[in-house]
Amino acid sequence: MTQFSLNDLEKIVHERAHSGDPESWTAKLYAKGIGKAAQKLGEEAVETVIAAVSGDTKAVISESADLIYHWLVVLGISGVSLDDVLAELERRTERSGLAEKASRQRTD
Ligand SMILES: N=c1c2ncn([C@@H]3O[C@H](COP(=O)(O)OP(=O)(O)OP(=O)(O)O)[C@@H](O)[C@H]3O)c2ncn1[C@@H]1O[C@H](COP(=O)(O)O)[C@@H](O)[C@H]1O
Repeated sequence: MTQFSLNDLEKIVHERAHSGDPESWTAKLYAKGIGKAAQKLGEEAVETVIAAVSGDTKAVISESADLIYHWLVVLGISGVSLDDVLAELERRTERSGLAEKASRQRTD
């Protein structure tokens, strides 16, 4: 099993974002801002969905990696840490998914 964690990738993203390296995709995305980063996240999500419904296992892995990397970029630009999201997920372990859904305020 790999020792690499999302915490490791979050650190890399943070370092590369502020590296000023013209060769860094991360630095480029941060400079373009949340609009471009969010667009890339959406594209990778769609590509992951397409890979999954096609039953293309290798593509699911590759597109999921792209998705998670771009998700961490969007989190970083938004000033949200991975730990913030994990804390929310941990809070949700206290009840079932359906109970969680029922507890949400409907806005429509
Ligand atoms: N995990 C990733 C990662 N996954 C995907 N990508 C990049 O995401 C980009 C977008 O993918 P696309 O297929 O959409 O590329 P594209 O068609 O050129 O995109 P557009 O210009 O059309 O928007 C590509 O350039 C990929 O290389 C990543 N770039 C970086 N990382 C991680 O971040 C680290 C630092 O990277 P740099 O910031 O580039 O040094 C790397 O060592 C990796 O650990």
